[in-house]
Amino acid sequence: MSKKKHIYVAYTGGTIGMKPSVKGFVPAAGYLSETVAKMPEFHRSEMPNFTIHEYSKLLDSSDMSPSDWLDIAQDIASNYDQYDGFIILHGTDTMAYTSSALSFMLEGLQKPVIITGSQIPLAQLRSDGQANLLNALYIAANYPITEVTLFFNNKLFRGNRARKVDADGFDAFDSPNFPHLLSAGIHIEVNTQLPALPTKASRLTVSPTKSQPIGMVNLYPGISSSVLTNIIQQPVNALILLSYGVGNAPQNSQLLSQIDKATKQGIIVVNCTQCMRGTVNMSGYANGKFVEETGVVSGKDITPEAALAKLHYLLSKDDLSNVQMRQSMALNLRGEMTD
Ligand SMILES: NC(=O)C[C@H](N)C(=O)O
Repeated sequence: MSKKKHIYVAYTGGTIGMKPSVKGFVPAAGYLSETVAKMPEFHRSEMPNFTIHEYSKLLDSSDMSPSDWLDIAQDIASNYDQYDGFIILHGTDTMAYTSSALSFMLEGLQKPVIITGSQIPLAQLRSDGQANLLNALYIAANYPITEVTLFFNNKLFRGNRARKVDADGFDAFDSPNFPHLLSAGIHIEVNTQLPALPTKASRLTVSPTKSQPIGMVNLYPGISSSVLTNIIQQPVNALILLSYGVGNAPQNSQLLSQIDKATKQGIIVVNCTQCMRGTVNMSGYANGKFVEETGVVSGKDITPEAALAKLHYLLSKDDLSNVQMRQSMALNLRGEMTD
């Protein structure tokens, strides 16, 4: 008989382990582990063994920053050899940012890392946390997909393709530009038709990602060029431009000259679409071509969350030149964009 799998569960905070307080839900030390200990379904014989490690500072995920991404990545690395898989319990608000960041930072990952959480605390009636955590544990042990993924409401998404799409519903996540990796219905079905991930190293290393000054501007009708002027005056290293449709911007010469100035200053400007689905193609319209001529990098079909995380990852690498960073930004590194 094969040995029972052992899964490491890192509890970082988020609604799944929260308690009601006078100011609304707050994370509470010890509460998640106590709740899980009282739920018999987690301890059935079909379930893997698991160890919950609760972080000393439990966070609402809206308080997460890149230093927390690094803490999580290093926690996985220091427990990597002792466990068969990893679950990260995390708040939903910035879960797609963390799953994107971990996908870049955990270089050479050969074990499953699943990030999940819930919309209703596990200890409350009608919580979605029970199904999310139970399935994540079961999947990590029995259907190990060796990349960073996000499990929510019976679907497993590629971590750097996921987005929070519903503030209130249980179906809070989707990956609009990429199919689910697995569906957990009556049967658990793994999608076997997906393109292979770019090749990776065979040993895990953590890329030490640091906080970076990055601007993000959502274009809107009537936007003034001074909005961009102000942003690129700051010490920003990169700028994510959330453009219209397939990568279009208004034909406003002042606005375009600010984008041009930014790229000439060495700021990495990435053009991402503000649409939920689809890809940037700056050759489609003259209004896209003008943007392309300023030297921006096409974000293709990357999500803004993954673009932000990828910029953090690349800008934190001391050995990359500006040209190499721009080239890497346009490459599919971890399945985050379609080639
Ligand atoms: N559902 C949740 O987990 C939301 C919570 N504010 C968080 O992101 O930590």
